[in-house]
Amino acid sequence: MTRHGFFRISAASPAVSVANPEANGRATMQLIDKLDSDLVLFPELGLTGYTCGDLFAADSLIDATMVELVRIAESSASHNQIIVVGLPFRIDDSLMNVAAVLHAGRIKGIVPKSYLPTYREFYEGRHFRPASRHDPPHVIVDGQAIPFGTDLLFAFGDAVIAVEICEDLWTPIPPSSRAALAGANVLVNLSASNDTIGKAAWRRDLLRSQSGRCIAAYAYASAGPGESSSDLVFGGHCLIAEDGVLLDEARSLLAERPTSQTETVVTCDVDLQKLAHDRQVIGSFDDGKQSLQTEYRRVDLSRGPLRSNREDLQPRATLLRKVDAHPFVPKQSAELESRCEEIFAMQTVALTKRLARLPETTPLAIGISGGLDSTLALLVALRACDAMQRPRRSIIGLTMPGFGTTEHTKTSANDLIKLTGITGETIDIRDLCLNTFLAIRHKPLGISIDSSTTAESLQESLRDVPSDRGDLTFENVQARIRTMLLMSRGFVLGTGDMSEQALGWCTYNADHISMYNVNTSIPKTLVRFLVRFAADHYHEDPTTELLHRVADTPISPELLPPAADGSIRQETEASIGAYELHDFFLYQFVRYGFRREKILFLAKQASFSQPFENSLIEKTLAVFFDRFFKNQFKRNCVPDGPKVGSVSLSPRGDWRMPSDADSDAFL
Ligand SMILES: Nc1ncnc2c1ncn2[C@@H]1O[C@H](COP(=O)(O)OP(=O)(O)OC[C@H]2O[C@@H]([n+]3cccc(C(=O)O)c3)[C@H](O)[C@@H]2O)[C@@H](O)[C@H]1O
Ligand SMILES: Nc1ncnc2c1ncn2[C@@H]1O[C@H](COP(=O)(O)OP(=O)(O)OP(=O)(O)O)[C@@H](O)[C@H]1O
Ligand SMILES: NC(=O)CC[C@H](N)C(=O)O
Repeated sequence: MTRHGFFRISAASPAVSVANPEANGRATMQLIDKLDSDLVLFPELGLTGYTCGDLFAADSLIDATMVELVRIAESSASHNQIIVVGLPFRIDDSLMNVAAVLHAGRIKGIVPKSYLPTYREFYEGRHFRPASRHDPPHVIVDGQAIPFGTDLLFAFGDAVIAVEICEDLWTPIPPSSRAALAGANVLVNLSASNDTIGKAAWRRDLLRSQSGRCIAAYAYASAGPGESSSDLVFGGHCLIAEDGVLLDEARSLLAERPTSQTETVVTCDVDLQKLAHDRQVIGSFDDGKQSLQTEYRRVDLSRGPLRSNREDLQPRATLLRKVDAHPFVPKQSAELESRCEEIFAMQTVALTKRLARLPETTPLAIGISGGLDSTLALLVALRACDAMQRPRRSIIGLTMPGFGTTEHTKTSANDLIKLTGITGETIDIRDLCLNTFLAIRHKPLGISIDSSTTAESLQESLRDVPSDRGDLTFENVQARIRTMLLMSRGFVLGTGDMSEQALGWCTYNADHISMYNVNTSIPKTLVRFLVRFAADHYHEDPTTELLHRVADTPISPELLPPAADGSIRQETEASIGAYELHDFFLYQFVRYGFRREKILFLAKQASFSQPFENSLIEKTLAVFFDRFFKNQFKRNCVPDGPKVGSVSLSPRGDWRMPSDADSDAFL
């Protein structure tokens, strides 16, 4: 157990010698010595081999197995790993297929298999008897009373471990389901699952779904190719899943040159704090506890209290799990295209539903800036019009150059209108803004104006304003005039993305408001990705080139005057920090409720598109928390829009937070 709730698990399948406990015990201990995990899991009946057949009835096999069990238990005194091994175990007049949990030099408990496969290639009912409610609560091994039963949970710090054996997972209600309801968050399975065509995929599906259903980590170690090949082949499939996601897997069968001596090990750090968060949030998980009919017994493995948020606990030097730097962006995979198509489809269908409620003649108005967000909204609007067989010309694209607009984005905006065939209209907002400044007696960026000032003369004076001078009124008047013009044109399609909502990087009652916002749950990193994806997959040049140009433009509200050379001076990421970091923080905080220290730790493990100094990461996280808390008042009244990913900030749905909350405790 390390700080931040990481619990390291190894699922291992050593080279096995059929019916030779001494050799198997040795191979098991050699593997344990090489590992530095909190828990090491071995296959079903691993101390004898699964394929011993009628030899399971031989006294010498069972005697030799017990010698090895005690030997491995004793060796566990020299390290702090929890070891789980599989063996045949005699109880009174019968033999059972069991798992023994070993820790700190002791056998801590023994769990029998509940469901014995006795069909097709399996004959377990011939050798073993299944767990029964008549089983004794303790058994004597080497003179010690050891807890015995399927009602055992092993507690180690934040980890609560439950054990099941192979076929148990294949049944309609696996024992691990009940154990999870009783509090187990680390489920382990000792298995001997032979390989047939396609069976590995089935195991993966079972693990993913059981770990997701139980909101738990699930580790699985299956017997390897050293098992008897009289009738079957065993591929040593080892897997670790967590909450519906396969973290890693290995198979001897797929090793470069697989032989009967090939061993497999897979090691991952599972995140127990993440699981605890989801169990707390997903109330229906707890509801299931009422159906529990068994009282579970807890065996405490830790020496004293051990909580993963204790500050003196150190993280391990390297984390054995991938920390995704871009949690919102679909990964390069065979499913990439269908994922992106799905996102566009969700946005589009949502918009068609809303449009279908309006008279067909209602114009759809979008402010086209030549920036990323309005471009994505336009792409969605085009799809919606095409799907509803409405003319593209029913979309009105308004370009509204102001005091900060650059030639670069103006050209992009005009090109977008031309190439997509929508109705374009340009309104220079500078005169309207100037009139507003005069009416409210505002000196834009400190410049004195009067009735003789023109838009051009003000623009000229703005060139000499020092670049560090700010003026929120100057910015917000422009943004609000644009929205006022759009609102007078029909149904206004919102463009603001989820990252801007998280940070409050929008003007209240301006770009913050619309009739419907298709980007409401799309964070900035995903907006950029989708525009690039659309460029490459749905369009041809010159539109492809144009969309890439938009995606490569620095992100900016363009509300402050451009630099002397006409380039964008007000770069959003230079003032509030990289969206790549903010989106990472947004995901870790809203999706998992992680502490500041853990978010920083994770950020340091992630491979961002550029190396960020630790001090910059810390500074940006402080900006994130400060802005996230201060700007809930903006989120509390956002327009309707669809949730498309696992995180949404809709105040009506996913994120109900008071506008007056204090961020101190989070910093
Ligand atoms: N807790 C609270 N509850 C209710 N009202 C609260 C409040 N805190 C402030 N306020 C009020 O709200 C006002 C602040 O909100 P607001 O008027 O929006 O103004 P504000 O958030 O101060 O400024 C807008 C920011 O968004 C940026 N922006 C604007 C437009 C587009 C983009 C873009 O790139 O997408 C970025 C712009 O550069 C500027 O930094 C305060 O003056 C105060 O009156
Ligand atoms: N010059 C402009 N002409 C028309 N609409 C504009 C203009 N500038 C801003 N807007 C509208 O205001 C919205 C908010 O501006 P903002 O800068 O956040 O978005 P963007 O330019 O589309 O993308 P990005 O934030 O990535 O630069 C735009 O999406 C657009 O609808
Ligand atoms: N050992 C077992 O319990 C094997 C049964 C399991 N259903 C399998 O097919 O792999």
